[in-house]
Amino acid sequence: MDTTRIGLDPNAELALSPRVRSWLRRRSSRADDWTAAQLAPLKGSRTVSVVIPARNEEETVGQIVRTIRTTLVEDNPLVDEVLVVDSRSRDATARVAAEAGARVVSQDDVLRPLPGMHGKGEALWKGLAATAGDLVVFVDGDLYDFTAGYVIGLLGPLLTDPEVDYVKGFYHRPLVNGSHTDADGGGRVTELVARPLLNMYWPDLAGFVQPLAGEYAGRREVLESIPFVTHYGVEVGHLIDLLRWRGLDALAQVDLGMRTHRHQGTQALGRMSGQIMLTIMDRLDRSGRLVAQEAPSTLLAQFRRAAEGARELVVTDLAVQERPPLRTVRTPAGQVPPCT
Ligand SMILES: O=c1ccn([C@@H]2O[C@H](COP(=O)(O)OP(=O)(O)O)[C@@H](O)[C@H]2O)c(=O)[nH]1
Ligand SMILES: O=C(O)[C@@H](COP(=O)(O)O)O[C@H]1O[C@H](CO)[C@@H](O)[C@H](O)[C@H]1O
Repeated sequence: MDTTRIGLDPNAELALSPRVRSWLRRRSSRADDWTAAQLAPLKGSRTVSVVIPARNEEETVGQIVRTIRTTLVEDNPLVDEVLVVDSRSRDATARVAAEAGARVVSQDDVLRPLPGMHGKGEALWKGLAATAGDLVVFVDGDLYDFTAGYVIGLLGPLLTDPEVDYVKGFYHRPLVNGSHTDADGGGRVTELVARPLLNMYWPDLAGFVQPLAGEYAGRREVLESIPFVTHYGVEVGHLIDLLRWRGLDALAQVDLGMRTHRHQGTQALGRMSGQIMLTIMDRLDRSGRLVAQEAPSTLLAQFRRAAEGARELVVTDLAVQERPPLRTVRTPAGQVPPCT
């Protein structure tokens, strides 16, 4: 990739270590560095699964599935299975996804003997469990301008470089609010919470343009060997755990162009931020870098406008749990041990 597209100003030398600057040059690429026709033959005997976590995404999930099936299953055999994980939707997500050609599972039906956990991280872990591809691509179900290039770009490094285990997408992220668009206003939790904390405590990850990107891919044997934090801690948990276990050079990023998606409101992002902070503090604690007399509270008090200008106190328990590496759950026969 021409990393001059990531212009490094002179101060970059201060914020980015030589290791990260070198990584940026060697491990950043662009989706159009490859085509599906070029990558399909490189699969060999390997298979590819796309997992789409979807909670109430009836508006967008169908187009995403159709795009993948048409371009990457029918026209080019790059993708072998498309799974939508219905994450307790209350709309027609499951029907829309199935009509578009996806296999659909309900998050709570996968690995049923296990008690259910919650949120996006749970949906992704269950999607990993319910698929078989040697390479797994995760794509959010709320994207408005998804293209097959997202999947092609994420698979490029995995199919051409055996040293790469995990690839994150990056993109320009406009914040679309009705008729107003802020060209780079998206990724609010990334810019306000994740990026500052990752720069402080894991500077080796400072080169990731979109550390919370919801589009990423990895090798199954690696994905089944790392925990999946539930709710919205999953992405930041992956990056921190993979950096520690596989090292920076096993990670890569691909420019996917532009990403617009359904935005959540500020208070929802406040809860997401809390889950990401709890995940980061947990990783700091595990590495002995956070000496806390007591565990942080997981309760978040927020104040919501109520009738007649009053305010309503809303308390949410942000506690995240964690699914263990999938390979530790399955017996050699591939079964799930009875719930102990
Ligand atoms: O409990 C959940 C929460 C989210 N999602 C899905 O995960 C993706 C990203 O979630 P969301 O859009 O809420 O996050 P954002 O993109 O706003 O950060 C979307 O496809 C959601 O439908 C899910 O499957 N289960
Ligand atoms: O990057 C972000 O700040 C958040 C919110 O994005 P917006 O401010 O709504 O564009 O979105 C991401 O974060 C989530 C938590 O990691 C991921 O699960 C989402 O896929 C990703 O869109």
